[in-house]
Amino acid sequence: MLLKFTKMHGAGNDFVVVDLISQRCRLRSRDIRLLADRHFGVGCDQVLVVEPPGRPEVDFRYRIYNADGSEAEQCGNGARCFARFVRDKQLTSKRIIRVETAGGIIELRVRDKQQVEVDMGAPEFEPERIPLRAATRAASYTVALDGRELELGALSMGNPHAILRVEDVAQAAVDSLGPALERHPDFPQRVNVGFMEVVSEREIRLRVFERGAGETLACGTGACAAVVYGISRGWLQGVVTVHLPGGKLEIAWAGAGHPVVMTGPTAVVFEGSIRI
Ligand SMILES: N[C@@H](CCC[C@H](N)C(=O)O)C(=O)O
Repeated sequence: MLLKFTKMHGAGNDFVVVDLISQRCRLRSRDIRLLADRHFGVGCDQVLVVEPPGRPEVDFRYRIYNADGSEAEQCGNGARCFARFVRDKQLTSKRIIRVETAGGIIELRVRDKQQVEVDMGAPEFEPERIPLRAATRAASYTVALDGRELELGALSMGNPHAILRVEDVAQAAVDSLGPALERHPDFPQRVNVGFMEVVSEREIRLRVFERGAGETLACGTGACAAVVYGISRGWLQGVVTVHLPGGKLEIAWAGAGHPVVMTGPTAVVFEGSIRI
């Protein structure tokens, strides 16, 4: 069939967005990999799928697939693009949109055409909720890798994140440590790996090696996880500006039990159709 899609991005984290309310289609893992393929398909970090709600308290079901075909529980930059897409396509006229993801319910608040605020829900720290193989919850963990001991933070934003603090993010060993930690046996569901340079109490630089997609130009849940880790360690406070290779996000977190609120841009790149 000929599948209609919209290519979008949020701070350079790019998406193929597909409306499966107006189009009837079942996307297989190989279809996702084709859509995401930058040579043989459209090309993106994640494929986002709009589905009808599965329960009355939400407006849509929001499904997220990484470029390697795996399904993810949450995607922050994607959530903002999702909000813009469902309004542009007149699937809703609401400015506050509640969606169900595999990582829980999140609320998308459309400020204007470009900026969307997302209530990402509260982070989770218990090792079994991340999931991380650790006996007890700790402020940071030590992971053994190739004879080295790495200190990192670990938490769930609906999806799993590990965060390493580095002196200079431009020099961070993202290409080697990213894939090695993504598939480290201590993280049984694999993990997204963030490299955070603290600039000041209200500003960080961040690069993220994403599970199932490799290094991306921005990761929304990665930005939330890094700020939560930085606030928990006393390095950051209040509303934090996160500089990523593709743009910047504002992240606010009031502490344990409170939701993380992310604000950032959305952009439509082009529309098209592809035979799958
Ligand atoms: N780009 C995302 C996260 C996408 C999912 C992630 N790779 C995972 O597998 O958990 C974001 O903006 O949060």
